[in-house]
Amino acid sequence: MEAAGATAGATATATATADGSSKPRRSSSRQCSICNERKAALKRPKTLEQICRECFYVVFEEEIHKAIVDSHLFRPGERVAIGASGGKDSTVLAYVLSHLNRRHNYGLDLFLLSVDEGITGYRDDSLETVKRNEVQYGLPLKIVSYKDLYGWTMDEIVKAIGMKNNCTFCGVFRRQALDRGAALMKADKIVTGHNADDIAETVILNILRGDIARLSRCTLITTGEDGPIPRCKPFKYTYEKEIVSRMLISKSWTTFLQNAFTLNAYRGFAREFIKDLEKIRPRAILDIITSGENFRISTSTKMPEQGTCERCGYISSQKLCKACVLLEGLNRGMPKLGIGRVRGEDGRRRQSKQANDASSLHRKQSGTLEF
Ligand SMILES: Nc1ncnc2c1ncn2[C@@H]1O[C@H](COP(=O)(O)OP(=O)(O)OP(=O)(O)O)[C@@H](O)[C@H]1O
Repeated sequence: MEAAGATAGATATATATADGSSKPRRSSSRQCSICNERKAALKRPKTLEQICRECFYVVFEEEIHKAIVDSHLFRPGERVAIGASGGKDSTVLAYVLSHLNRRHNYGLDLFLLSVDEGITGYRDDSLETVKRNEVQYGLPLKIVSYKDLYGWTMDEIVKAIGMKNNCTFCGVFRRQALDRGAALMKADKIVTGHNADDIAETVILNILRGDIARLSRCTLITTGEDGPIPRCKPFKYTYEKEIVSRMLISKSWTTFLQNAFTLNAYRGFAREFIKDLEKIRPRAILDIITSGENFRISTSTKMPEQGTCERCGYISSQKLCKACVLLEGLNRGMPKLGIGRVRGEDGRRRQSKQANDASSLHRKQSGTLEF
């Protein structure tokens, strides 16, 4: 990605759409509503203001800086792992964070951390993007793979379980793999490219699922402060369309990758719902986040207690963490073992017993990296 302002003077305009494609738009003859000097180059998706590209660069980055400062996201000297998937959000995040770190002297020791899930034709391609970012932004890169950590690639998991439930494996293993990679690299924090749209979607999903525990933390800009390594979302207030605009307007990005496998259907519904709301009322995304922040959970509601997995020591509210249960199922040839929600004590006991019983069975060797 180019440095802010590097494309000053160009007049082409692009409107970012929800799926990331760009619609050419006739150049506006309006003046920028911020500087009132240059010609407007785009309509800001968040506010619908017509602004020039230089002012867009500035407001885009300064809003992220404000979110970082207001919520005391980092402390000088911290070592920060940028979860780098090679997709649009984390690529823009790597650029913006390294830029702000220099400009505002955050004093952070930044590096890129990628998880290679082992998805042929998808992650191997996007890892090439991350390797380019390593050189472009001068940030060291660490790659950890599912194969090394768990003994299985996603391609092998999909062969075992099919297309329907593979999202569960991918999400659970990726979350843990990021933590394990960050721990190996002695990171103090992990940052991810989750944006305002992602957070609003998650609020809706947690309401639909009645998942009080997740609802109470999904709007936090930093989570996991009681776990091994806190995770931060500097794009909490940044709209997806603005991230896409930031890429399109710099002309150095024309494509980005979508999930190679299926998008979880329920999340897909929440995404469509939010995009429809945004069309009617651009502020809807921020409003949903604010609503999520303002939910108060009754003090009589029983919340899951955080402990550690008996097998691997990773954080878990059950005896065994979800990753260990899923892995056990895979290794025993019962890949559906940990799929689905476990309701109530009986369900939890049943699932934990199934996974524990398996310890006597022959297990596939899993992983070369230590926890
Ligand atoms: N394989 C990975 N390696 C490292 N970090 C990842 C990986 N996959 C996702 N992440 C982190 O989690 C964030 C959310 O990922 P997700 O796939 O849900 O969304 P996304 O909108 O497609 O993000 P992106 O455009 O950055 O790929 C990413 O922005 C990135 O920071």
